[in-house]
Amino acid sequence: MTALKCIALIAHDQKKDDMAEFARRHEAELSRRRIVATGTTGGRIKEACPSLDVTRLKSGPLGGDQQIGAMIATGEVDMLIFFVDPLTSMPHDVDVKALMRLATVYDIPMALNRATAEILLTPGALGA
Ligand SMILES: O=C(CO)COP(=O)(O)O
Repeated sequence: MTALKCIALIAHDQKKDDMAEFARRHEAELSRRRIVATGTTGGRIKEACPSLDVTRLKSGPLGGDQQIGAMIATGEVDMLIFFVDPLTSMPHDVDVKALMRLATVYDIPMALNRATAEILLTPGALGA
């Protein structure tokens, strides 16, 4: 597999603390990639890891998931780590589904929970 260039990070509200902690622990690995994130998630990651260069897109309910989906379709994002909250209904559920669909269509590694994300970021798991 070719080296990853860009990782998209997203977390629903109930999972944002988890994402901030995840980013902190993997800061060294993440700093070697381009990081894009939905708006609020990106802000939390930046707070947790001030040295990380994070491109913040729109907030999820305002189109951020769709922006990341478009970047997957154009080959600009090659891994998706999305800590989803399965216990809360979302007004933008259709956008979330569309994003997951595109990640599947383009066959990029996609983690929807922390356990899978840990595996994807295991050093050497997906190329240098
Ligand atoms: O809602 C989201 C993903 O569906 C995340 O958006 P925020 O990071 O802006 O909260």
